Amino acid sequence: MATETIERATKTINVFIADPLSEDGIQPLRLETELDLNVIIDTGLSPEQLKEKIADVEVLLVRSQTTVTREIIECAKKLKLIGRAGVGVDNIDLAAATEHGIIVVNAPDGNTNSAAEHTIAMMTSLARHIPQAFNTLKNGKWDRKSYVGVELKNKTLGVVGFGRIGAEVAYRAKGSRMNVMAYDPFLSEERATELGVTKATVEEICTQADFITVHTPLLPETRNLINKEKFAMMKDGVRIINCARGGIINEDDLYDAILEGKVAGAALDVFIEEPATDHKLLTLPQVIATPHLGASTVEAQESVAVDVSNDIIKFFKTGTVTNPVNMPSIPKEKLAEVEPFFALAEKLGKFLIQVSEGTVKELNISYAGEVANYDVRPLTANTIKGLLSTNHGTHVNDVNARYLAERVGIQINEHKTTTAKGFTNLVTVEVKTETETHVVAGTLLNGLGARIVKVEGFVVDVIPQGHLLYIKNTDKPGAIGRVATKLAEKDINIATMQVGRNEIGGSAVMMLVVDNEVTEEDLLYVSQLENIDEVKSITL
Ligand SMILES: NC(=O)c1ccc[n+]([C@@H]2O[C@H](COP(=O)([O-])OP(=O)(O)OC[C@H]3O[C@@H](n4cnc5c(N)ncnc54)[C@H](O)[C@@H]3O)[C@@H](O)[C@H]2O)c1
Ligand SMILES: O=C(O)CC[C@@H](O)C(=O)O
Repeated sequence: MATETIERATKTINVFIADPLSEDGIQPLRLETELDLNVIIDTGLSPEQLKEKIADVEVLLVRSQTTVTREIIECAKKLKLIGRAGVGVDNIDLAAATEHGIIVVNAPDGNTNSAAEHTIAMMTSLARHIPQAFNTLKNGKWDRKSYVGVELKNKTLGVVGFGRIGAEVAYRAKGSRMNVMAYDPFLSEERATELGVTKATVEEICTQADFITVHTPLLPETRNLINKEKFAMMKDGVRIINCARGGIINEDDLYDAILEGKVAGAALDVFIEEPATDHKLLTLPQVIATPHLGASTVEAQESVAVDVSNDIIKFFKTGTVTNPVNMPSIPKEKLAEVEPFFALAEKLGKFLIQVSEGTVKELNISYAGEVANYDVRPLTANTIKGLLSTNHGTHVNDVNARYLAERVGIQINEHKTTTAKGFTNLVTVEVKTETETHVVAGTLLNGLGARIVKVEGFVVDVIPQGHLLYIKNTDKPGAIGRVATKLAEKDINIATMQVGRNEIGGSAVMMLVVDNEVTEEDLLYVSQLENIDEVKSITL
């Protein structure tokens, strides 16, 4: 990790900004002095132009206009990070990014307030026909009869999706003296009571609400969440607001529901296809709309660009980020607890892949002692990194490690136990291939660093570094001496040697740290010795 960070910090990092971002917001990038950041702003490109221009960039920064497809990701050979200055990442192919080990970060907090204010503005405009009335007046007509509205006071607002924006909308709606019902799979009764909203199902919201606003992400489960069946349940004259994502409300079904008179009006900031300049919903007088302006305020744009810029800098300086989308988000203090184990975990994985024959089927990691109290997901990722390093080299990283392992059918199991049998911490890793099982365990010794302390049940004490020889033998006099002599004949110097056995005359292991790499020919030479059962060369 340290060398990688230094390498990252010394070479030029091309940051390509493909959508308009606040200039004040990207100041952290401009003012950064430790990293050599080359900021390139080129917006409004076609996918073909973008593919060409990002071939050499390390960072791609977008808002919602640019769709970052698999094809684009595959053209950007040096890409390490995609930054989304905003919340929704539905314009980024996350699976492709993860597969290529590219971290995706977003800025989830910076535009919450603006999006909530926009939703309230849309709801109020809808209730009082403000855009339609303004349009008529602009056209020279003083029409007061056509635009009689409804009050918000005492009406019921149904909020579907009660995350950051949904909750802020509810808070403001209560200020307008509305009754608020909310549905979110993660909304508890306690939080609903605390915020003064009624926890409800989507169906309850549909049957009881006068206004319905959606604030979920666009996911397979939320696509068409509000559809024909849901409209049929609604009160006549219901009003619908969507400032989240096009597609959460089925656009055809909404169109029909408006024509049928079920829905009195709809306020839309987002559409399935954007830009949506020629949309059938826009032909209806009951529909008011804005061109995806929920986050378009000076404050939100500055805030999201600052957040994402800071994460880019953090990533290239420390290898960690604050708002990851496709890797576990772990607070700094929690990460600090497990960081000392990173190298050990990776070495254990690396050790095992070099002693195992056949296709790996299962990886079982046991965290014992104090380490069991920590968030061990990054340790598992590091173990997998080590395990896959022989096949994937540097392509495997924290972002794609688990994905790559699962893709090749490796089943990963983590187990935690507080008892570590004589150690403060013990990480035991077992690998099962089609034909074999191998186990290695390691610990961090206070002030002394990482040690391998068990190999296949034999107790050893080895610094996991450099060139090792792992020898299985039968515990008979002379075995150790013969190995040492043969290695000397091949000019291989033994730095340290550990032997382990379970019983006199039974099977035993030797773990040798040697000064130079051992060739296949040397291995064969040693393996032919009397009482030597297996010899493996390992480089950690
Ligand atoms: N119009 C804009 O410019 C604009 C600006 C910001 C955000 N957004 C969009 O607004 C939406 C909400 O953003 P946020 O910051 O509040 O996100 P969030 O992650 O804080 O909240 C989303 C909530 O939706 C809930 N959810 C997920 N599946 C659900 C389901 N099936 N039914 C009900 N709830 C479900 C989640 O549990 C979560 O609480 C996102 O789609 C985001 O992209 C739009
Ligand atoms: O980039 C924008 O202006 C829209 C952002 C918004 O849709 C979001 O999901 O954060």
